[in-house]
Amino acid sequence: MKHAVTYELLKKDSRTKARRGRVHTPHGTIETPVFMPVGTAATVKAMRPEQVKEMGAQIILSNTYHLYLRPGHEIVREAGGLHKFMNWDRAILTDSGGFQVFSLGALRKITEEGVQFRSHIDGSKHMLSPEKSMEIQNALGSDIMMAFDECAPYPSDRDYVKNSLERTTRWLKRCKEYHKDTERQSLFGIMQGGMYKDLRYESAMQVVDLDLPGYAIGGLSVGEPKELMLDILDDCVDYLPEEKARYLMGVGSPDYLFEGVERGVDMFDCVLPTRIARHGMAMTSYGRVNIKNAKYERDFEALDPECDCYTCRNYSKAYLRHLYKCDEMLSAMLLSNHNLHFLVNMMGNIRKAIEEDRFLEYKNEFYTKYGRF
Ligand SMILES: CNc1nc2cc3c(=O)[nH]c(N)nc3c(CCc3ccccc3)c2[nH]1
Ligand SMILES: [Zn+2]
Repeated sequence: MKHAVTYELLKKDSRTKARRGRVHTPHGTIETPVFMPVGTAATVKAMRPEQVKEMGAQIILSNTYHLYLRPGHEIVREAGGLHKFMNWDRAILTDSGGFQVFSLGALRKITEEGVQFRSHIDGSKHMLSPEKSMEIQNALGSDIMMAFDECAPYPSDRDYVKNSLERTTRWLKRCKEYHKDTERQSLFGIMQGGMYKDLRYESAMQVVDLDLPGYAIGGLSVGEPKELMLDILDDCVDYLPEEKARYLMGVGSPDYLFEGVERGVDMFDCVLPTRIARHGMAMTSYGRVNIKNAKYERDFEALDPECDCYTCRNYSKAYLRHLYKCDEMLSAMLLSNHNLHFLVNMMGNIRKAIEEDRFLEYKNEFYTKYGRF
């Protein structure tokens, strides 16, 4: 049968595992490596969809957990699905809710059936299961649906991680069983295994055995030291088949993106660009700028001299600092616009560098200018 989502490998870097590819979806083609903006409550915060599209974003992420609790997946279904509801006609990936229940919901109990939790909004009791997660994602109509999994906390002991990954595999089989319309939406499996390379291998073999259109590396970016994450990634990316898309969940800031690309990852997500914008922080070619710093009071230069985004073309640091100090809404709008543009633009430069076989040179050039992370 034809899968809704397919991966096309275009070029492999000659010196690293970096690769240039495409993810074909019913809502357009995604050039990879790609950074995917997060739009948790069916909006990329403080951004209109036209702006997100205009900067070149090809896919955005949303959340089963949040949309199930509010407004409810049946309302989104009646609206004609998430694309229609939020006026976004490119690709959408939705997470399965597992991670969000652990990170947001007041967790009550994990059983073979699924997860019982209380809503972080009104404390009401709910149950998420593989079947429920698939039902919700079918209603949302996302192009890529993530499997219902357990992201083991860090640190977790080996026995817990082993039992957890085995239950996650059983849940994945139930997701695959439940999901019928494979030509409209594709299910991605998620490799777990904590910080144990042999368990990562076990999880990967179990997940890949189900022959899905794409796979994610889960269970990382959960508070572990950077060196540990990179050490795990050195090996576990290769446990996934070369001919399928590889998505590293929850990663990341610029340095993590370079490290992930270098190890063969195609897709990334991160809430940072819009989250730090709301706290007055900007990512620029010369490192992070904390706009509330007094040194910008009379700085009438653009935020980033090398950026051509709407914010950098029209406003100064002094003005952006003023907006932030006055707690004006335009502050989050302008900084979010720049931060998203910065990461989307950086990934475009990474794709070009891989095409021209100078990925390592670009990485070193970026690090030198950006400075300490
Ligand atoms: C920040 N670090 C981070 N580590 C993660 C691990 C997992 C994981 O092991 N399993 C699942 N299902 N999701 C994870 C996520 C959420 C990613 C996301 C956010 C928003 C929208 C769509 C997708 C993670 N995020
Ligand atoms: Zn800019």
